[in-house]
Amino acid sequence: MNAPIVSVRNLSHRYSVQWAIKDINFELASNGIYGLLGANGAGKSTIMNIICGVVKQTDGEVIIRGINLADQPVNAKKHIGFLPQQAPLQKDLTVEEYLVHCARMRLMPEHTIKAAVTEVMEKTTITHFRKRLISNLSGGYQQRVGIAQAIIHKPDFVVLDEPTNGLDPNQILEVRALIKEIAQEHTVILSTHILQEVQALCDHIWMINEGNMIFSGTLEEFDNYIVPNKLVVALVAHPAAEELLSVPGVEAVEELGGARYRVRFSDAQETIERLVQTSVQKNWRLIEIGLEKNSIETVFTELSKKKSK
Ligand SMILES: Nc1ncnc2c1ncn2[C@@H]1O[C@H](COP(=O)(O)OP(=O)(O)OP(=O)(O)O)[C@@H](O)[C@H]1O
Repeated sequence: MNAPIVSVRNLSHRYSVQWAIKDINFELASNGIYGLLGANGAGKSTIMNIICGVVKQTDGEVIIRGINLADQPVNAKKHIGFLPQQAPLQKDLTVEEYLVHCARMRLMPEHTIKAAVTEVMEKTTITHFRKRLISNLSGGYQQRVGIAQAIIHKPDFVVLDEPTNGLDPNQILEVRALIKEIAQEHTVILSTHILQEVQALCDHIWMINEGNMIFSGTLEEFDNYIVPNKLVVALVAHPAAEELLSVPGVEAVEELGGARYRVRFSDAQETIERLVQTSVQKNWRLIEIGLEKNSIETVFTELSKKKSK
C-alpha cells in the first residue's frame, strides 16, 4: 500500500454537549471516489469540515501527506480542495474574476494563475461563460464553478459535500460525469445521502450512523452485505406454486407472472441443485435461475440498525 494521502485517526467532535462524531478512523492511499454515506444528521458534514480544516476537532488527528492539519494548517491545506454544501461563490464576480480570486486565496504564485484559471475552466467546461456573472449562471454551472475553485491549485484530494443537492436531473448527470473525470487525477471524497449517487460514482463506501462508522468497504461488499435468501426462477411449463414448495430446500414461493417465481431458501447451493434436478425430471423447462440481490435501500436500512463497526 502506498503512503496514505489522508489519515484520519480517532476523530471525535462535540458541539456543546452532544457528540456529533465518535472515534472515526480511515485512510486514503489511492485515486478514486470515496463515498461518505449517511442519513441527514449522521455526521458527514462534521467529518468533511474537520478534514478540510474548517472546524477544529475535539479529539483525534487528521494527517495529510504526512502533515498534521492542526499543527501546520497552511501547508496541509495546499493538498486539499473543498466544495462545501453551500458553495462559497461570490456571485457578483464573473467566473474568471472569481477563479483568479480563489487562486490568490490559495497563495498560488501570481505568474501561474492565468494558466491555471484557463486550464480549470476548460476542465470543468465553463470557458464559454468566463465573462458571465456567476449570479447569471444556472445551478448546474454554478456547481461547476464551485468544483473549479476546489481543484484550481491541483490538490491531491478533493472533498465534495453533497455536490448534486438542488440540481435538476440533467444537471445531476452532468455534475456526476465531471466528478468521475476529476477522479482520474485527484482522490475524491464525496458526501451524500443519495444511495443511487453512491452506486453511480463510488469505488469505496464509508457509512456513518449517529456519528459512528458502521461500514467501510467496496461497493460490491456493500451490495453483498446482506447474504441473499431468494432466487428468481423462470419455468416455461408454469408449474403450480405448491409443486415448487415440495422441492427440498424451498421455504416459500411467490408467483411473479410470466412463468417467473421468487423462491425463498435457507441453503442456496442445495436449493439450486434440487430445483434444476426436479425441473429436468418433471420437464418444467427451466430458462432462468439466479440469486436475487437485496436492494441498496435494504442494505442501508439494515446497516442503519448497527451502532458501530
Ligand atoms: N454548529 C452546530 N452546533 C450544534 N450541533 C451541530 C452543529 N452542526 C451540526 N450539529 C449536529 O451534529 C450532528 C451531525 O451533523 P452534520 O451536519 O455533520 O450531519 P450530516 O450527516 O452532514 O447531515 P446533513 O446531511 O443533514 O448535512 C447533527 O445532530 C447536527 O444537528
